[in-house]
Amino acid sequence: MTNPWDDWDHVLKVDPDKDLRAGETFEDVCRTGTDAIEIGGTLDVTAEKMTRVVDAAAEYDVPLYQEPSNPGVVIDSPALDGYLIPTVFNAGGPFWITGAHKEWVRIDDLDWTRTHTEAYIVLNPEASVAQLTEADCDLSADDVAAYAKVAERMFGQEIVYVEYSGTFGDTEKVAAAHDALDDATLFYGGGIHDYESANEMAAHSDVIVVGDLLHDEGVDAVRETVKGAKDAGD
Ligand SMILES: CC(C)=CCC/C(C)=C/CC/C(C)=C/CC/C(C)=C/COP(=O)(O)OP(=O)(O)O
Ligand SMILES: O=P(O)(O)OC[C@@H](O)CO
Ligand SMILES: [Mg+2]
Repeated sequence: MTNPWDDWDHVLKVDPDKDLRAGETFEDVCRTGTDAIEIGGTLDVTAEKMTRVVDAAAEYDVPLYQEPSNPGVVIDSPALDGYLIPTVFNAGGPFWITGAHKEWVRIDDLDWTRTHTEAYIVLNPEASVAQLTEADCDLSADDVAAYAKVAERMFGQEIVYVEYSGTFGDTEKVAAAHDALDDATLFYGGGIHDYESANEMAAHSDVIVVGDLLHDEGVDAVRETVKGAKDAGD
């Protein structure tokens, strides 16, 4: 089976709770050359803020995916190509593994054809996502590889996401996850800030995700990371 992300090298994650740089527009954001835009953040996201970003990006060609951090922020929009629903494999308790999901499916009539999951392995203990989910970030490269294998082989996950949100990760751990996977696509996110960091992590993963750089430095800096990802090849 083919999935859209099989052809991606670069994803831009837009946090609806953060502003763009002064003078930059969503048209600029959509023209960075990124393969897809993921809309989501851990803190202070609302359905209203989500809608604002989706509506602003809707008229451009880039595929748009919502990545909700809880069931209350999911929006129903024809502009969305799909929903990427996180599940945190190393969360401190079951709520962020299956609990939130159980609450979501009982309240909504879901469009399963557009609903996909991402198996997160959260590794930066300082990140809001780690704190919210009480993730066990004290993992060796072998632990990370084992989680990746469990996600792919035992839980049928098509995307495994090594998440270092806010900091550049340990390439040995990212490479260990990559080596452990046969078919699933490895997303890496965290601390990518220029051509070099993008190029380096792209060599150890299938898709790199760039987040805060858009809000902190702007679209030109993002464009450099697209080049870094594309130059790494696959
Ligand atoms: C079942 C549904 C619909 C939702 C639950 C989905 C789950 C399990 C969410 C838990 C993990 C999570 C909060 C994912 C959101 C995506 C993410 C990691 C965004 C990056 O967040 P940070 O960069 O840590 O946060 P801020 O930038 O807001 O500080
Ligand atoms: O904001 P950064 O550090 O680029 O992280 C990207 C993404 O993995 C966050 O979920
Ligand atoms: Mg963030």
